[in-house]
Amino acid sequence: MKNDVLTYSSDEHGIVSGASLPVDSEPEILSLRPKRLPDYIGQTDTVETLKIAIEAAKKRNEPLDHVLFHGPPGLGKTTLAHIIANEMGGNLTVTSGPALEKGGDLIGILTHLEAGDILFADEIHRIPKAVEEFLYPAMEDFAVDFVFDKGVHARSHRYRLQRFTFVGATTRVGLLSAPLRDRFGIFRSLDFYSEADLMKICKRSAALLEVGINNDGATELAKRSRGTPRIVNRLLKRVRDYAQVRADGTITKKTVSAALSLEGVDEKGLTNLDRRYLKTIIEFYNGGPVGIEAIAATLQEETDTLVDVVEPYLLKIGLMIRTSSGRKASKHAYKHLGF
Ligand SMILES: Nc1ncnc2c1ncn2[C@@H]1O[C@H](COP(=O)(O)OP(=O)(O)OP(=O)(O)O)[C@@H](O)[C@H]1O
Ligand SMILES: [Mg+2]
Repeated sequence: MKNDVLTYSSDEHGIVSGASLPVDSEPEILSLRPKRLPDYIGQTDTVETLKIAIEAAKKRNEPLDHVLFHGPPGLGKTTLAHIIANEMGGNLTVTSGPALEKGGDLIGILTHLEAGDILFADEIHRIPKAVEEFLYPAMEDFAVDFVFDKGVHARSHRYRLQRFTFVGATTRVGLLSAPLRDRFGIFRSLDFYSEADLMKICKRSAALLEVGINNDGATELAKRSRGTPRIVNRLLKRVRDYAQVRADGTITKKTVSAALSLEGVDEKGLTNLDRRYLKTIIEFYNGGPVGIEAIAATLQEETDTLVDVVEPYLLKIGLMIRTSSGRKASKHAYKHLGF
């Protein structure tokens, strides 16, 4: 077994066997992860689609169709992959686009899969082209084609795979090739969560972390979490610390405001980076339009970080606009930043 692959047992505790390289960087948050579909909050259309597909596949005693999840970081793509494995009762093998450097890396994983197993690959837009070509027959025909020798002596041998389910996740669906995208039977884009759903997630996590929180506190945290469950969980832990050290231990609107102003998170949930991004457009580039590369250079940040992490939420809440000639700050951005 390669050491960048983790195999989880299908039991609900997700016991990890195999190598110990952390695929997901948040082991502590793992315990906040819902493990079954009914515990998954929000994204109701996606949950309904999965419920139907899983029930139908189980009735027919077939593996689930391949599933593609698209959406900004922290919205629950990895969580859903774990849930699918739990609901289908298959083993989960986890890998990612950048970990699959050569065809052999992928073939090694594929040939070890058992019938009904789930292979989850994160960041599939970063799978190298040469590796991707092995995925096509694997996904479509459950087979891999080996080619021996070269030139006139070339022979190819088809190796049959067990019927598995491939679950792919990406933050950039636009970068996927059409042949790869088309091989997924189920394709769902995850959207930012509503305040009401984030509030439920916040309360569920608070209960698991055994910290008291009142309604106003949960509402305030939900408001400041950029529509993202991962952020609500992270901020909840910071506010819990604050409440336990500087207050009576219960999370209220007041403790949320005080703790988050220390974290640089404002009333709309914007972080320092979000505000620096908007200020750059406004102050350096007269409000835009300006290209993303120029903004990234001025901020000395990675373009990918801005595109994947910063921009989706600013677009969602209307603080920036994307036009064919570049990015612009909206009038709401001027107002929010006090210009
Ligand atoms: N619907 C949900 N209900 C409750 N908690 C959730 C939900 N979705 C996500 N979470 C929580 O948010 C955290 C982040 O989710 P997850 O790791 O699945 O995001 P992701 O979409 O895979 O992000 P990335 O693109 O960065 O890999 C999880 O640890 C989980 O605790
Ligand atoms: Mg993930």
